[in-house]
Amino acid sequence: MIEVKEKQFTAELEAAIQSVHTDQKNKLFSYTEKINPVNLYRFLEKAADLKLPRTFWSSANEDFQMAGAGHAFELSAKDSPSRYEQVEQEWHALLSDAVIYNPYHVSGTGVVALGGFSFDPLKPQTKLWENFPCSHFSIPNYILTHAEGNYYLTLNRFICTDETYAGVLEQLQDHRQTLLNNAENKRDGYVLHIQRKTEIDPEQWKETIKKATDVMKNTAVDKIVLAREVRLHFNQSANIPDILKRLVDTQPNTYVFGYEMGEDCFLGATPERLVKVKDDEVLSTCLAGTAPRGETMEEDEQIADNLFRDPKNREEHDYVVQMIRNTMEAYCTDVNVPFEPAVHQYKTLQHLYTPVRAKLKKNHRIFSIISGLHPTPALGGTPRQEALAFIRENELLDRGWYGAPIGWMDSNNHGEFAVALRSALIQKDEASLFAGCGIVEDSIPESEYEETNIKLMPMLSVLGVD
Ligand SMILES: C=C(O[C@@H]1C=C(C(=O)O)C=C[C@H]1O)C(=O)O
Ligand SMILES: [Mg+2]
Repeated sequence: MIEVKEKQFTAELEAAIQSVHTDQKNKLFSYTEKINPVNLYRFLEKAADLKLPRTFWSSANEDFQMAGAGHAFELSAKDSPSRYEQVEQEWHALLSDAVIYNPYHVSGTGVVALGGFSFDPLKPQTKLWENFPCSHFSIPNYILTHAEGNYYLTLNRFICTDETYAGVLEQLQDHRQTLLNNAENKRDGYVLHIQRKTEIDPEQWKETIKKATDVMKNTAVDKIVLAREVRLHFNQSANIPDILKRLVDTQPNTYVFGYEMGEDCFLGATPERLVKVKDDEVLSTCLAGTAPRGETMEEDEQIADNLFRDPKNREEHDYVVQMIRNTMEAYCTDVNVPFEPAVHQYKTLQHLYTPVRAKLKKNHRIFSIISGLHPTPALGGTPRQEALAFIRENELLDRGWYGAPIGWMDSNNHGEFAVALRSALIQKDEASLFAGCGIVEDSIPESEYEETNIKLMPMLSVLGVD
């Protein structure tokens, strides 16, 4: 059996090299095989041994995970106003020449691009986010996909006209062997803890909230989302696979993502789906309005009930619902939005939640919907342009990729993007954490500050604070 597989692989590779040489054109070669179970976190450890940048995506509710190693090809738009279109054009150009062998038709196998965007390309970038451009996607060299109980390995290799069959084959075989080795890496004495925690200007953040509520009292602006940063220093460099595993293990109902660029890794466990597209089926989620969990079941239910009835939280939520409904109607038919929200529970908090279902119109794809939706009033505000202008001018923080779309798409036009919340930018033995709140006219700065504290808890707990 192994021999048959090996023969299939070498034949496909040989044909791809031939095609590159005949056409005198560089092309992406992609080969997917079903493999025995492999531990995704060990795969990521091995990727680091090979000095390959890592990517990770996990959708807890669907038993779907991808771990990526290396960049076979990168899509990155420099020009911010048309970044969605540019990335999409590069993606289609790459696919139109690609030589793909994938008999499985399983989402997240084959040619998959993982990546994301910055929150606001018009806000000047600071040193903090210098490794993360306003958009960046990677087609990883090696993708380990865990879907519906099965494991797949995809090899993606961009083959240039001056390369030989023997050279490419040797490299792919070596890497494959190392990555699938599945033995645990020794990490003697690794226990991460936080040595210093610095909140960046919480008092000024509360002042900015006051300013925002004044603006809302005197103008037609209804909601502005304001975020803040906490900087951590650890006793040693953080181990990325370890953090991702802890997030997956402790944060049910979330998307866990990781995206490494240079020495930095942006990762998180976000509850907020922006959009999912599978064939013509589209899903989105309105998420806004927050309360803590209770100590007992009764208290938990009481808090959920209060959240459901609270006018301030309902207002925060309704702006998101209205905007997502309107945007979806532009790109979809059969837009279905429940009449009122539900309360969804997460490890440390509860949110008002409204799911949205629709059918994708012909000629639209996931990127058109993302460009229409981002930023929703869950992260920007209402009206969008005025809220963004306020954030740009008054928020201390460089949000970078925090609060922006992050996700993946594959060559079958399947894909899913989440909003990058509950996240951290890990920089060796330091990290920045981010959390924000939807501010409306009645917001009280101190309560919003408390709300950011519960949003920071999941990430702090996996990084070493109880
Ligand atoms: C901005 C964040 O979350 C957003 C704000 C919420 C709120 O204010 O109630 C709830 C969910 C998200 O829409 C964050 O987690 O950083
Ligand atoms: Mg809120």
